Amino acid sequence: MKKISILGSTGSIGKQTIDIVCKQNDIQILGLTANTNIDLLEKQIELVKPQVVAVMDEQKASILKKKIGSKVEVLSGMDGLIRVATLEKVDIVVTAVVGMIGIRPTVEAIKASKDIALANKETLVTAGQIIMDLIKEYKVNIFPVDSEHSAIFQSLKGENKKEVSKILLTASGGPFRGKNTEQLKDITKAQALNHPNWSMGPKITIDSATLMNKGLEVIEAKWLFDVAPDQIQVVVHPQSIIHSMVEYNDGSVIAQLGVPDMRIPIQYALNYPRRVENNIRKLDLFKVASLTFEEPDIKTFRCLELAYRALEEGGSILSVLNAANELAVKKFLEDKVRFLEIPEIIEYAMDKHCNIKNPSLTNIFEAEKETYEIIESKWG
Ligand SMILES: NC(=O)C1=CN([C@@H]2O[C@H](COP(=O)(O)OP(=O)(O)OC[C@H]3O[C@@H](n4cnc5c(N)ncnc54)[C@H](OP(=O)(O)O)[C@@H]3O)[C@@H](O)[C@H]2O)C=CC1
Ligand SMILES: CC(=O)[C@@H](O)[C@H](O)COP(=O)(O)O
Ligand SMILES: [Mn+2]
Repeated sequence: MKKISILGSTGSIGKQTIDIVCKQNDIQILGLTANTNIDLLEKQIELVKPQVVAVMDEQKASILKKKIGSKVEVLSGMDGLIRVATLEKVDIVVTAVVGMIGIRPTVEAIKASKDIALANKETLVTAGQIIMDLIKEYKVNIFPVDSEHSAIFQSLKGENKKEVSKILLTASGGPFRGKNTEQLKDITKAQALNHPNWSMGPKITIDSATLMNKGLEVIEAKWLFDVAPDQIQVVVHPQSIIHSMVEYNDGSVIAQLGVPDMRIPIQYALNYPRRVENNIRKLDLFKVASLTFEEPDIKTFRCLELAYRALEEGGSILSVLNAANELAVKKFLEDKVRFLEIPEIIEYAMDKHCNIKNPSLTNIFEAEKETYEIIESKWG
């Protein structure tokens, strides 16, 4: 019986992970975490009967504790998250929290010799070198959950990495594909939250609309697969059927295809190297009208260009890129800034940053704090 913890069980990835696990009888969930959504967490506790749960918000944690404290151990705050990430009997930690809040529990999980099923891309974007060094040092596995990275991981299986010529990272193009800057001026939150192919949490959905999601994924791919930035090519593929591809030096291209359903990569990450039968709709190629490909428009969708710039520079500027994006997206979701201000805010913070080449965790959190202060002083 494989044992797992899910950090961020009440989110889009967290819920789908529980859905997958409940259909298998050989995986047990020992720990769950949420930020504030204790109503859903309570239902999940009834369903999966974990040993320990953690709620980031202290007040919500104490409400939950009073309600159901006898059924399960209820912890709070970052210490609680770390405890769930390091439970002695856990084999795999699913990192499904959103944002840089995932860094510390991921680091501690690796140090406690847990394998990581990684959805939380912001951790790898900001602390990629530290995480990948720890993965090697503690001899644990990192299984990508992000659909593109799962596709690349599968397309690399059994191959010689030295023979890879490039990674073709597919992008849907988001809800505004084909639009120009003028047309993006008055974009509403509702329009930006309307992803054409995937149902996801709000932050990543906005990232898909700005193409920052693809920028973060280029950086995630660099760390996971140890490839140079110029070996990662973004290909807009509006149907989201090909989840990414690897081109080899003989010109062969290996891809992974499937319906856009995150439960497939989640299940693969949890069961690797096994493939497990499920009741997820299968890809019917006769119903796919066409598979098309375009170049990304990085002049209109500037976030992707900014992500390539941060990757080229490397170091703490990656944390600035990510932290500025997290704050800009939060402000957009609160109707405090406009859609086109998102890249403007990120570029402003990046231009003001004094880069540190090999940042420690302290440097990373300082860069995050400094970024927030710089942005608040202009957009607060
Ligand atoms: N959704 C998807 O299909 C995909 C997501 N990813 C990545 O996976 C991660 C999760 O995304 P998604 O599931 O969409 O996000 P959601 O917003 O749906 O869920 C986020 C989860 O994290 C918790 N959380 C939020 N803020 C905090 C905090 N400050 N401290 C502790 N916990 C917190 C939330 O708790 P609560 O519910 O209480 O707020 C929730 O459980 C992201 O990094 C995203 O980029 C990658 C590929 C696909
Ligand atoms: C499901 C998933 O992995 C998302 O990251 C998805 O890729 C978002 O789609 P975009 O290609 O529009 O960013
Ligand atoms: Mn993705």
